[in-house]
Amino acid sequence: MPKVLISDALSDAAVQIFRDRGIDVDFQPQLGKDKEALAAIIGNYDGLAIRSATKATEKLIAEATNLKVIGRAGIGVDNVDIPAASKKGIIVMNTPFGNSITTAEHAISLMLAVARQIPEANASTHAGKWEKSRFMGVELTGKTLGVIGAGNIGSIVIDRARGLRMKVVAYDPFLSEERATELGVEKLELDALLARADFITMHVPLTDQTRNILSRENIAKLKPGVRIINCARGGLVDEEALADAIKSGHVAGAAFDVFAEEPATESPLFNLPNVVVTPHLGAATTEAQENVALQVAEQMSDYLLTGAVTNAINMPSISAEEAKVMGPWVALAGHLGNFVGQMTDEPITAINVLYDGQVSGMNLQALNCSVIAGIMRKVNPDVNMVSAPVIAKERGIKISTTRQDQSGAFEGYIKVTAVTAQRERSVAGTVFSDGKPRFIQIKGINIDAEIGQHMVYTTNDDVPGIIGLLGQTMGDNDVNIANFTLGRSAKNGEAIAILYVDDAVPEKTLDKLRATGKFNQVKALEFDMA
Ligand SMILES: NC(=O)c1ccc[n+]([C@@H]2O[C@H](COP(=O)([O-])OP(=O)(O)OC[C@H]3O[C@@H](n4cnc5c(N)ncnc54)[C@H](O)[C@@H]3O)[C@@H](O)[C@H]2O)c1
Ligand SMILES: O=C(O)[C@H](O)COP(=O)(O)O
Repeated sequence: MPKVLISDALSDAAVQIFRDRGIDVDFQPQLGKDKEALAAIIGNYDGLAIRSATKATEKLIAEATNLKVIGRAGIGVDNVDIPAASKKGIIVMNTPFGNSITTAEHAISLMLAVARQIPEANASTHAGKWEKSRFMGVELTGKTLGVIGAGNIGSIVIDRARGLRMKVVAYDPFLSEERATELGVEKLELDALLARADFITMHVPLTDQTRNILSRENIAKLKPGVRIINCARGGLVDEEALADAIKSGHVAGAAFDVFAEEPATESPLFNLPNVVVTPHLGAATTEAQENVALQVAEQMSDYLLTGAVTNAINMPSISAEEAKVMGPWVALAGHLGNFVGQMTDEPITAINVLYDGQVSGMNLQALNCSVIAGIMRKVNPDVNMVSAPVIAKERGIKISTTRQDQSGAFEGYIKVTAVTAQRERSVAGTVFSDGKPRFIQIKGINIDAEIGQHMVYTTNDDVPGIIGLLGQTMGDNDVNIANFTLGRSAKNGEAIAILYVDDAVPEKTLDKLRATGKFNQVKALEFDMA
């Protein structure tokens, strides 16, 4: 039974879902803040469910010897070392929509709060002062809101702001003109937005491109009297420079939910007039927490129990339905990759995969991952569909995919070609209606070979006596043959044989075949049939 650890404050809904799905779940929300204690037990778990307090660093991931999936109940995954997880074959998934409305509403609340100085007026009124003339606000109607990042949350903010009769402009290099028109926003370059906006709200992830996007230099370009809202991530805005701009009166106010350092116990923005701050509450509503907890628990359970992949950051999605239909083809893709991987001793520079017939309509990205994992298994036995593409990329291996629908004798097949500086090596296979994978062509020679855990592959010149020699040698050395397949390019041309045997064949037995001088190549092959 798979084991999942919840190391952050997730709604009880998640615990219930895991239990209902038959997963052993430990709810230890205090561990998100205790990295040593977490590292000490992470090795026991197949899944880790988190929010933003748990830091899934390279160090923690190194201890996670059984971990298969990290599920982020929320959107931002900047607390997870994705390259380290991918390299280790761990899927990282998030819940990209579960808290977007709630977060957009928080951004709008902060905008209203900073426009009307509500927190300060509230504190003053509670203190028994009646400072009616102290708190003079600004109206939102007719003002220009600049939205930086018009994705899921940004789009909801745009919709709500238009409802408040604001003019909305957006900066997002990935926003198409069509989408901008649909949203009712004017698309601007960053500098133009900085110069025009009366309010600016941030809705981008923290990346190398967005870090410090409101730098000291960009803050100097802001329209005087602007108010800044950051409900996305700390690190997007230079807090020190913004504090200076507020003190100088250039910026009229700011409302921040997120900080460069969290938990934030100090910040240059703290205790400044007209700065509203909340402790990363963007996603903190019962509705959003229930949504993300349910979603992450369902997604993680699906993956651990059925192999279905949803909302993964480092792997193409595979629905539960697809996982069922594609299962045998994913296995075949892995065997084909494994075959060329085992046959190739020199560095592979490119992998070409041809999908023909029925299989060409499937999720080829996922099948490619399986081919690459099969090939890489020779280099790294722990590789899987998540880590293999990362390793292939590091090695500069180019992957190309061809899709066609010309399959004749078979309903569909996959052909994998590994290219090296010296040669190209290819193998094709199909899945029969019984769900069993078969090799159907090696080096362009047609065959029909059932695939098993232990196999022997030989090539020779097409002359009489080879079958007897193979059978005799295996028999004399106590090797039981389950299946024996032959093929040849032409009469007296090149011939190949594939033996599917009950146990791994010792090298000394293969040496006896080599010693006959009748074979050009003799190789034992191993396939993972799990
Ligand atoms: N405060 C909170 O509690 C809270 C809650 C949820 C999400 N968030 C944060 O909000 C962020 C946005 O969430 P989302 O669901 O809208 O994400 P999203 O991926 O749907 O949208 C992000 C948008 O940013 C744009 N973008 C990327 N790079 C950019 C760049 N260099 N310049 C301008 N735009 C760029 C993208 O094109 C995309 O449209 C998340 O990454 C997360 O960090 C915070
Ligand atoms: O990225 C997110 O989803 C938000 O930052 C929410 O974070 P939290 O789950 O820690 O509240």
